Amino acid sequence: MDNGDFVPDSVTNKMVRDRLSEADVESGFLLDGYPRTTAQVDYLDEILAKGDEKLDVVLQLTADDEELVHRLLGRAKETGRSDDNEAVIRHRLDLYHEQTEAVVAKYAERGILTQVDGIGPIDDVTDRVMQAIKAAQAA
Ligand SMILES: Nc1ncnc2c1ncn2[C@@H]1O[C@H](COP(=O)(O)OP(=O)(O)O)[C@@H](O)[C@H]1O
Repeated sequence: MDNGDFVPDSVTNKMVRDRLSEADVESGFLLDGYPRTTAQVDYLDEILAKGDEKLDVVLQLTADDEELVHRLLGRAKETGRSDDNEAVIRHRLDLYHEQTEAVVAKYAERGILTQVDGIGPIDDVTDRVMQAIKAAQAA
């Protein structure tokens, strides 16, 4: 994790499977940062199919790479997270382009992807996210 690589799917998948089996999930759930690989998409599909459930919406928060590097270097100053140094941040962005863009494409093909502009003040981005969720619920 410290060098920015993904944790093995076996680890992440088990964490998500266990969490999704808890009782509070019956009223709904939000996954942040999962799935990030197409293998994880397939695994999540299986979990959801077993529970006769489906995803209502997939939100993609968009921001260009240089903005993200800038933000994460800022976060490093505040939290001292060991994976928030420039080399590791750029590696995480490379992995995003190599592996997670394909995840986004899959959900776009299924017609459940909504893109949300992630540039701007936190309150504005939050409003956009809430609107996107409401629009998905109304659909
Ligand atoms: N879905 C996933 N699959 C594999 N590894 C993951 C996944 N989500 C998070 N990780 C691991 O945890 C690290 C931190 O992830 P996360 O906290 O979501 O980053 P950020 O806060 O920058 O969005 C990732 O760099 C990766 O090593």
